[in-house]
Amino acid sequence: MNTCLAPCPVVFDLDGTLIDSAPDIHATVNAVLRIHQIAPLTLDQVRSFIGGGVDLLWRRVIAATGLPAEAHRDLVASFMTRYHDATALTRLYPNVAETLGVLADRGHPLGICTNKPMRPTKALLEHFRLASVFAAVIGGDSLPQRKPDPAPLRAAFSLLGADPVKPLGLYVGDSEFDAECAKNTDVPFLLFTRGYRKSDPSEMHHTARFDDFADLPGLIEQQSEIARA
Ligand SMILES: O=C(O)COP(=O)(O)O
Ligand SMILES: [Mg+2]
Repeated sequence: MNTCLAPCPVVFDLDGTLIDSAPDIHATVNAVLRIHQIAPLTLDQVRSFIGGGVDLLWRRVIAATGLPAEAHRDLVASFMTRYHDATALTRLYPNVAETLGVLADRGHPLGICTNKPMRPTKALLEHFRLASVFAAVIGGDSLPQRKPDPAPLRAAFSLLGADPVKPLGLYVGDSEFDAECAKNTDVPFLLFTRGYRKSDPSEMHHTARFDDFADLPGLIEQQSEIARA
């Protein structure tokens, strides 16, 4: 059983949770496809490929376009040269900045656990002036494992000072990868329903769900009270 006595660590997913980054990922994928004279994919298609990190994104792009599987490595390399500063089309979801401020003021140690590689993750956090808010940032290339493996989330909680074997805290995310990861890590999962999930929320593992970041501080208080009871 997880307990949160002091303000508990809260770790966030990034793409589809704090930020709507699909338009930049979509534009960057299509820039690479253009070089190979492949017709662009739609925003909806690319959005549905996000969540498992860059390798999986490109396996899905290859499957959708008929590009040869052997090209995967070169396509990923070409994508990465453009991905690290793809910030122009990305937006914070409404009330994210305010809510992070409230949680930080209440003393919650805050972290990020994303399958996005570290370089674009850091670029986006700098871009939105959020880098100093997070005491722990784990990206998709920080460890050999990626979500839904519990190792990256455990590492984030550990950097925030929680017990790495039995993490004390909450995970906030949008996708099936996050839900599974929270389950595998044995931490309560708060599902943001306006991100890039593919299943109906009722079919996804979660402790509680929300569709507006303005509601998150109250939800976190509630979860802390339940854990204390
Ligand atoms: O980049 C991805 O595919 C997923 O990133 P996320 O873990 O922040 O949702
Ligand atoms: Mg996500």
